[in-house]
Amino acid sequence: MAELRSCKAPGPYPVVSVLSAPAEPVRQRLPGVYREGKMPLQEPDQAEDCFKMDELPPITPKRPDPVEIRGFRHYPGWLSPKEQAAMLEDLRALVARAPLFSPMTPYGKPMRVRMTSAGRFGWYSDRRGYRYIEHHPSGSDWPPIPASVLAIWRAVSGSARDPDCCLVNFYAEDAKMGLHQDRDEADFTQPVVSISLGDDGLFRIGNETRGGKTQSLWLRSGDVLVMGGSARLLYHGIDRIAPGTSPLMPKGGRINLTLRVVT
Ligand SMILES: O=C(O)CCC(=O)C(=O)O
Ligand SMILES: [Fe+2]
Repeated sequence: MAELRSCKAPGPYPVVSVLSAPAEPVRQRLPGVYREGKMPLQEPDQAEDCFKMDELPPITPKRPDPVEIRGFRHYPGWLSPKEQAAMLEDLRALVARAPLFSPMTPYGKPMRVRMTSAGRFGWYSDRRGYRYIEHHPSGSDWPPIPASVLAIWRAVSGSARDPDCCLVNFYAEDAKMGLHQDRDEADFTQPVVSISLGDDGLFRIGNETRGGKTQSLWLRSGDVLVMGGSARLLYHGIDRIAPGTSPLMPKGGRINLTLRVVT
């Protein structure tokens, strides 16, 4: 049993110090500590069994409400720093199986963003155009979409289907992505869900055709963006990265995941 002693603190609240606490579960000590207040301390085993840690519901993190911008839904800080680090580990394993590569644009220039994919399909580009392919350029299958990533799709997409492609984009500090539409999929009623990790990226949203006024926002590590509904075919792109804005990756850079239903 922990020996508990109360001592007067400078403020109105007494402080409880736990002296020579034996290695016993915290759960058994808590009732005594919590009931201390103005009443005399009660021994934990005499305390009414007012709560048991085992019976508490699992802690589900509070997720942010979305902010709407041109029909895109932006969830700033969806992932906690711990969740971001766990997802990064999943992505390290993914990239070990399906290494990043720089696809060639149909115009014959290598893309500045390095990429790979997970799921049944991977996004690809070469002289023949933009498309989805069933194997990594090395010939191996694309790895499965990590559960941590799928969970986000299920929480925000509103879709009854699961995505069959998770495109992984890696932006080094000088990389960018020009304004484009995501239109290589068969069903535009299915949204695109994007997850950002690492350094901030300046995301620009345009219109359904090229030109016209645009609006920009910074996508930060842990943010989620849903591009769906009437906004599904809006032009969008990344103007630049702000190096050194996130401690997530020791060498910096930005990762963006886009989840899509392809067929
Ligand atoms: O990096 C981003 O935030 C956007 C990526 C994107 O638009 C795409 O991969 O199609
Ligand atoms: Fe896109």
